[in-house]
Amino acid sequence: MARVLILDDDPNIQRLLEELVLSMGHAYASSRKLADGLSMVKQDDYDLILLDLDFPTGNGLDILPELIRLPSSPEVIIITGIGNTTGAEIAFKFGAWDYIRKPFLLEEVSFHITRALKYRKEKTNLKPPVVLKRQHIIGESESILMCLEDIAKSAATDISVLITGETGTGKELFARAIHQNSHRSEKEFVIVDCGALPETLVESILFGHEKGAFTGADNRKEGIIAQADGGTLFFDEIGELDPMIQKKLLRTLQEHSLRTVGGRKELPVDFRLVAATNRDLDEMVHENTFREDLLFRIRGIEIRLPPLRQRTEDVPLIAFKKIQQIGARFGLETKGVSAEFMEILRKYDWPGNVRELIHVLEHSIANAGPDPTLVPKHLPPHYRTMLFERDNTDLAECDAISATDACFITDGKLARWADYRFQTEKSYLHALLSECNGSWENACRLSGFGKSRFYELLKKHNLSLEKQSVSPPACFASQNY
Ligand SMILES: Nc1ncnc2c1ncn2[C@@H]1O[C@H](COP(=O)(O)OP(=O)(O)OP(=O)(O)O)[C@@H](O)[C@H]1O
Repeated sequence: MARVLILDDDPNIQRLLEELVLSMGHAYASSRKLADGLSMVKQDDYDLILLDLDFPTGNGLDILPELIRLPSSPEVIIITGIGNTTGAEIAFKFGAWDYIRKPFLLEEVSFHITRALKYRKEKTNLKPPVVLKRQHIIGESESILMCLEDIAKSAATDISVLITGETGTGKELFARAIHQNSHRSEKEFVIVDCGALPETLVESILFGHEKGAFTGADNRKEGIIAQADGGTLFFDEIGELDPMIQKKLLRTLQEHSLRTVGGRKELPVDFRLVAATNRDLDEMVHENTFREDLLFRIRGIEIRLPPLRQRTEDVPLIAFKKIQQIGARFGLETKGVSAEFMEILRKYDWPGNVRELIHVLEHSIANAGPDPTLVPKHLPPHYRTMLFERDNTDLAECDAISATDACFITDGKLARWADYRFQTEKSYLHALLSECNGSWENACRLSGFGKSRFYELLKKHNLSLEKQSVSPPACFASQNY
């Protein structure tokens, strides 16, 4: 018998679902309030949660990440009358089992309940989960926690993993974490930097060669791939790989064997491939510079590492830890950090991501000399200049917005309240979109909106998350919407 929690504010639907769950031989608890539901799951374990989205006090999607991450990791089925593609996309991204639209057939709901509970049973019969070794990965943001979950999933299998993300986001660090958490951890983690392979020797370096295979091949030599036998092979910057080598690598992945340069036999080899890139491999496939069949092979699981500017809550965590480590390396006392210094770190965009942050901290600590606390003047000068310039631009934009604040008066007449409110909301969203760098996480953090509320507002004003510039809000008393 499973324990099912029903969260729906409609008493009729709630009763219907309660009867269905009972008739299926399971126990239920239910609530019509989102907040009560949240405290119930904190007190008791549930196997399955049937979650409505549209509550008078908020949207079920807002609590979905918290539900999925509960220690009992319940399955969640969304049952909603306000179903739309964006909502479904968000729900699936956070790991909901399914998304059912009202009105629904009871058979449909019962089918999904059976499937979700069957899956859960199989899942709980598996070996107890081991604690993930984070391997120096710092960060507690939602997006990093999701990447760590992907690491745990990947590590439990032998499937190929593709890690994508901008430079310095930690692709190599995450690749190592997959290796360290896998059954291959006792064997080698071998790195191939595809961007640094000399063109003429690449095949021999990767696959090895036989004695006399080419001029200068005085002895047989094992290749890098064979060195990873039993372990993990990390292909960094796989997008740089020559097309001829792509073909040979694909064959090795398919056949679990390789042929050395000048060799006659296929030699068995057993490794797990983790590849990384900051290039758009789909685009490269489109341009015929990367093989589609190889991309299909290497993208068994894809882990997309978010840029640091989309998870600014991680900046202080990384900074404090790195300041400690750098201090220890320089043989110095750990330096304190002033609020102003940290504020600048949080505000900066970090195009070079964590690597750049570490460099800036190293520079600042060296600059600080014996000073016990890091303050803005210890930063490399061009960072301060850049922020100074950006702040000035922000101020100019604020001026442009406040200059139009008087827009509730047009042609000497007071605007309608509804029009004024609509336009103010729209202006705010424009400013928010220009600040959030295309990230809904940033937008929600800056504004305090929940995710679903944010998307609802974008839809209402026909806006999209793509980066836009702030256009000064027009006066609105005479406009039609
Ligand atoms: N989440 C993190 N916590 C702590 N350190 C991190 C984190 N992410 C990255 N780093 C550190 O940042 C530096 C760059 O990381 P890494 O080399 O893994 O990035 P990358 O994405 O592989 O970069 P590139 O694409 O340029 O090769 C390393 O010193 C790494 O230890």
